Amino acid sequence: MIEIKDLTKIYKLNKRQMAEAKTKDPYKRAVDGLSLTAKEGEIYGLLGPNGAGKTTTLRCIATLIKPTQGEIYVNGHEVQKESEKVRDSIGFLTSDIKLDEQFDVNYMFDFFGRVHKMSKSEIENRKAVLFPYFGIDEFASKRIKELSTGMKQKAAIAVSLVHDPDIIIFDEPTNGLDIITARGVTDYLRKLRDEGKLIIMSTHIMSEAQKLCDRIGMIINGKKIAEGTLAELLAVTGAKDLEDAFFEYYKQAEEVEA
Ligand SMILES: Nc1ncnc2c1ncn2[C@@H]1O[C@H](COP(=O)(O)OP(=O)(O)OP(=O)(O)O)[C@@H](O)[C@H]1O
Repeated sequence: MIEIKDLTKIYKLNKRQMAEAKTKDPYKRAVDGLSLTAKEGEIYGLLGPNGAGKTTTLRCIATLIKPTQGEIYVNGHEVQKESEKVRDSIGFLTSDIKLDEQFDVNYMFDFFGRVHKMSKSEIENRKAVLFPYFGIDEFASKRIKELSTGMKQKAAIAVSLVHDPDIIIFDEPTNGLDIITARGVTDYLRKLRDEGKLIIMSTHIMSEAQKLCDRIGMIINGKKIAEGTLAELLAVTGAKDLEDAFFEYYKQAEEVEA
């Protein structure tokens, strides 16, 4: 289970970042008092426009950056106080994951297995499950720099799942993927969900959230503005699809800000 309680993340901007954001304020409130709970056996989607704070939230859960305020518990472990225990139970995936270009997929997989203190046979067993599923056997001995974007993404997914984590945190699962590869990834997420795993993912693609996510948290300007199943969000707004529901909430959020 993931429990986020009143999470706030404020970045300190350098001069270049301030100039780029056209602001004189050196602080950027990327996440603003966000709370949510996600449970085993569900795909929870963080849905929001560019810059809404989705990646920042996921990176805080994954112990990669420190919250400014608030608490996050992963299977009961607080992310800052028990970060190692948290890292053991999660797989963090992002489309811009950096796998070392010099090494081949086999090597990277074995390396991350050892990082998770797995034995040689445990690593081989996981390989026997993941490589055929993602069609990795064909390019397992190729160096990362020789792979296409889709192959790299598949390799990155396999590497992040080497230790069979209970919780999968996925930043924009289908970003940059062709439709066939994207389907392979979303089908796999459903399979993991059906096995009882918890998946929390970010997306700005309405159709993806609509089809894939069991519950959706809509985020704008770092704040959660709505949450529910697709049916609940449609019922409350009277919208015909998620995109319309999103714009309904977006309009309301703009009116509150004004
Ligand atoms: N390291 C950082 N330093 C300063 N500001 C940052 C940093 N990372 C993100 N931000 C800012 O925080 C805000 C939220 O960014 P974040 O990447 O979490 O949004 P997002 O919802 O994931 O957006 P996208 O869909 O574009 O990936 C943005 O205004 C972004 O520019």
